[in-house]
Amino acid sequence: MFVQTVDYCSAAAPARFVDSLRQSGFAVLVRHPLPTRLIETIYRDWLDFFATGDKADFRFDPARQDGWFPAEVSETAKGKQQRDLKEFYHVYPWGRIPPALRLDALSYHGVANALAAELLGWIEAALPSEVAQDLSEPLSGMIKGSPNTLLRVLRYPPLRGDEPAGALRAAEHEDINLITLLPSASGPGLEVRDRTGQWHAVPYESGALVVNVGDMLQEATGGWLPSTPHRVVNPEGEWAQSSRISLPLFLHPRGEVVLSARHSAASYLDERLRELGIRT
Ligand SMILES: O=C(O)CCC(=O)C(=O)O
Ligand SMILES: [Fe+2]
Repeated sequence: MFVQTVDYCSAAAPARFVDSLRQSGFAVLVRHPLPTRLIETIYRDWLDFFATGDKADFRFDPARQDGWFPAEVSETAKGKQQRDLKEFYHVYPWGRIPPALRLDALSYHGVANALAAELLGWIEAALPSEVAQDLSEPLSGMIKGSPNTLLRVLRYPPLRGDEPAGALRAAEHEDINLITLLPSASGPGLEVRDRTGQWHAVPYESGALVVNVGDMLQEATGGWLPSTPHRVVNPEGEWAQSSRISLPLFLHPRGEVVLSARHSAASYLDERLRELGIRT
């Protein structure tokens, strides 16, 4: 298996987790401490919000980037022409959140941040000394108190068959941030590309947690950990009839954190947002 499934509770978990990240940029954690019931509630409530909520009142703010991004303005992945087949909502603790959804979203943001800090500690402990010594500060410290960490609630609508040729739920891309925590979505479709260009489905297991390396961690480790291209493919059969909800938490360093000789977190993010057409 290209992406390993790791039992969070096992003694070997930290080593196996980092091994999988090093090999594929991804790992799947089972028996992790994130509350599955809370995640299920969030999926159900936000599905409802996307279907019937007053989402137009929460249209995204182009400068602050919080709020609802309709499908018509959805991301175009770096180097791609087609828009992704998705709508999404950017939750920041300081940003606008629909009041009925606020408590659960912030509660999840809190527990997932704490787990992310622990996982960054596992990664840091496994770094070879020549990589560790170049870090400007401990990895878990880079995200502490960061206003940039983003909880994204994504809805991929059912497929109607009239989608533009070549359009995917999410086109191939890399995440820009340090690491991403992605609880199992409400349906399959996530795929990861290996170095030979072959695509591998990420094992789909409900209740599991997918973790992946982003460009900022690749940058901070001088490439010791790879940020791996991934995508969400359009399903066939029954899965095509229903929406797919997912809830990635993108762990971002504070803007002033130095990642490498060429980039701070802020300068790296700015470059990417321009490439994505989100910032002009
Ligand atoms: O929905 C998913 O499973 C993955 C989403 C993703 O890769 C992203 O939003 O960066
Ligand atoms: Fe992603």
